[in-house]
Amino acid sequence: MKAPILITGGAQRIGLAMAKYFIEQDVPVIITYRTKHDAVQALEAQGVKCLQIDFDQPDARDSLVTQVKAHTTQLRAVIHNASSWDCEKLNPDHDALFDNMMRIHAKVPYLLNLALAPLLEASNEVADIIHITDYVAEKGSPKHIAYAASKAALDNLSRSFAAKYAPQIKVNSIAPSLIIFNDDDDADYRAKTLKKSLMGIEPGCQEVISTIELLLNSSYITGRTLAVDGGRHLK
Ligand SMILES: NC(=O)C1=CN([C@@H]2O[C@H](COP(=O)(O)OP(=O)(O)OC[C@H]3O[C@@H](n4cnc5c(N)ncnc54)[C@H](OP(=O)(O)O)[C@@H]3O)[C@@H](O)[C@H]2O)C=CC1
Ligand SMILES: Nc1nc2c(c(=O)[nH]1)N=C([C@H](O)[C@@H](O)CO)CN2
Repeated sequence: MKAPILITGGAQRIGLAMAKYFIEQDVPVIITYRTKHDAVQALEAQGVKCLQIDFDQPDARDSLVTQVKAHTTQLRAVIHNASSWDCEKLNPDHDALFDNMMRIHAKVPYLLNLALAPLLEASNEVADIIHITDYVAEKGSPKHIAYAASKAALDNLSRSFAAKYAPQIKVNSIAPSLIIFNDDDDADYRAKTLKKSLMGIEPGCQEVISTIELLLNSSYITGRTLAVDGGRHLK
C-alpha cells in the first residue's frame, strides 16, 4: 500500500486538481477543506480521506495531526496549498490581516511540518514537503503586502526544513504567478494580468501538478524554489 499524500485546501481549484490527479495515479490522498464544496462528496466516494479543518480555529492543527495519525502511519508527501489571497484594501483591520496571512501561510505549515515529520520519515521512500508560495514572495506586492510577506516566510521555511530533514525528507517551494483566474475576475483584470508575463497565458492547474511531479520524482532537488510564472520576472 502506497503512503498517502496530504493536500491542504484540496476541495477547490488547484488543490482539487492535485487531489484528482493523484487519485488517477492510484496514490492515496488526504485533503483538508474548510468549506464543504460539492467536490468533497465526490472525493470521498473515490476514497479520499477528507478532513474538515479551519486553520483559523485554535484546535485545528492538533485536530488535523490526530486525525492523520489515526488514518495512516506514514506519509509520502505534504503539500501546503491552503491559502487566503486577502488584501489591505478589503481588510482595513491590518493588524488582523497580517496575523491571518502569517497564520495560514507560515505558522500552519511550520507547525504541521514539525508535527508530521515522523510520518514522513516513516515513508519507505524519500518523502517530500512542498510549499505552494507565490511569485510575489520574491518581488513583493503593493496591493497584497501582508499576503506577499507571509508567502516569503513560507518560502524561507523550505530552506530551514530542507536542512533539518535531509536526506529522508526533501523540502521545496513552488512559486506560481497566474495559474487560474477566479470566476469573478472581470475582462479588464484578465487582460491586464495576462500582459504581466512573457508567455501571456492562463496556464491552468496542470502546470503546478507537473512541477509537483518533478519534485516528487527527483532524488536531489531540495531547499529550492521552482518558479512557475511565465517569465513574469523579465517583463
Ligand atoms: N490561482 C492562482 O493563479 C495562483 C495561486 N497561487 C497559490 O496556489 C495555491 C492554490 O491556489 P488557489 O487554488 O487559487 O487557492 P484558493 O484561493 O482557491 O484557496 C485554496 C483553499 O484554501 C482554503 N483556505 C483558505 N483559508 C483557509 C483556512 N483558514 N483554513 C482552511 N482552509 C483555508 C480555501 O478554503 P475555502 O474553500 O473554505 O475558502 C480554499 O479552498 C495557493 O497557495 C495560492 O496562494 C499562487 C499564485 C497564483
Ligand atoms: N489563495 C490564492 N492565492 C492567489 C490567487 C488565488 O486565487 N488564491 N490568485 C493569484 C493571482 O492569480 C495572481 O497570481 C495573478 O493576478 C495569486 N495568489
